[in-house]
Amino acid sequence: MGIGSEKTVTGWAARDASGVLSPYTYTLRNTGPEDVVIKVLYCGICHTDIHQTKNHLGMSNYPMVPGHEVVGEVVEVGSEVKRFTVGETVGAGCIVGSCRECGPCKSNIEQYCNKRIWSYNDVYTDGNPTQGGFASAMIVDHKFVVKIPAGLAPEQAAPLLCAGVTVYSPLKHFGLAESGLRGGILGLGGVGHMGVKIAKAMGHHVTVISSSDKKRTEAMEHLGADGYLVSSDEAAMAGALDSLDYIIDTVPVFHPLEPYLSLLKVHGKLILMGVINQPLQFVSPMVMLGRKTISGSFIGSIEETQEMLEFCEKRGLTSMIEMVKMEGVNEALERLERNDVRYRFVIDVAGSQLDA
Ligand SMILES: NC(=O)C1=CN([C@@H]2O[C@H](COP(=O)(O)OP(=O)(O)OC[C@H]3O[C@@H](n4cnc5c(N)ncnc54)[C@H](OP(=O)(O)O)[C@@H]3O)[C@@H](O)[C@H]2O)C=CC1
Ligand SMILES: O=C/C=C/c1ccc(O)c(O)c1
Ligand SMILES: [Zn+2]
Ligand SMILES: [Zn+2]
Repeated sequence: MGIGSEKTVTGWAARDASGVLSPYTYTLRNTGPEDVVIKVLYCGICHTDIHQTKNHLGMSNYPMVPGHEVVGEVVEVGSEVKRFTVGETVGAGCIVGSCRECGPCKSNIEQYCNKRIWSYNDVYTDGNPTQGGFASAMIVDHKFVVKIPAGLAPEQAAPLLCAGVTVYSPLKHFGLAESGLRGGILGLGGVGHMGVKIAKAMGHHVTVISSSDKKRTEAMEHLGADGYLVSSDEAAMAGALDSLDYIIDTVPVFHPLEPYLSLLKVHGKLILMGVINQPLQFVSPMVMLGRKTISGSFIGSIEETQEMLEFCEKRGLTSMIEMVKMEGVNEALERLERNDVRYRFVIDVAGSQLDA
């Protein structure tokens, strides 16, 4: 892939809502003055990749190359790009564009821009479909590229670009970053395990709330959780009423909210992360009689992503990953959907035979 030439890349794309990926060759736009051309090294597999490739939200366009936890090497920069240099290790997440003029954009929370452009399954300003990081290369506007700190292994950094910032951002935004708080992490998966790590690093007492007992030992001994609740264990849940300042809810499917609202203290916050395309429900006294808050949160800003990466480097936080080659990506997606990963699959893209 020469400098300035048309860039033909190979990714693995879903062709339909079966979500099965296969090799797909396409071209990237010519390098614009503000573009960074990234040779992809690693890409995390987020549960959102399943939602999108399987059209769970009814907005999927095919062929779709997923992947928004991207770490790679800069191979070319546009004429206006000063912050990045060839050879540098960089990252890209869920968003690759925004309007730069609206309130959220001017407030540096561009992820909430109504004209945001998604890394994949969207249309770029040049009219072409955006494709993600399950591919040999990406081209991204430098404003949506972050530096990977030298102290973070690239493969470890990949899940931080979505899972990491997705928990870091709401903890900071909702005033939940100070030490001594009692937090709950509902669903111990890719986002959830980074929630435990980051909340512990902020000095919180952290309780994992899980759908089974299977992850108890790892949660307590490897991730450093202080407590572990199985959501179906009514006695244990009853023993934890009114005990948590917040819960980060990462469950990716429809689920009741009231058992978790009951765990919150007065003024507690339930922060919804899961991408669920069915209405959730609760009776209003469940929030009134404790002045509790139910909120959502969406990834984090580029500024927060860079801040989070440096937070993780400084505190030696890593993600717990299982590395796979692209040839095994469909099996990995199936295992992820079966809740059979500890805790994030990361594709060794540069080490894969993409044309398999
Ligand atoms: N809002 C945002 O910005 C973001 C949203 N997301 C969304 O958050 C959700 C989680 O993403 P991710 O962490 O990658 O997903 P994972 O699949 O890695 O983790 C989800 C966890 O939820 C629990 N879970 C899974 N299925 C069920 C079920 N049927 N009932 C109850 N609990 C279940 C499991 O934890 P356990 O075994 O402990 O029960 C599982 O590990 C997804 O919907 C994803 O799309 C992801 C990133 C950003
Ligand atoms: O995993 C990152 C993206 C999450 C997401 C949140 C909300 C939404 O509507 C999506 O399509 C994706
Ligand atoms: Zn994600
Ligand atoms: Zn905007």
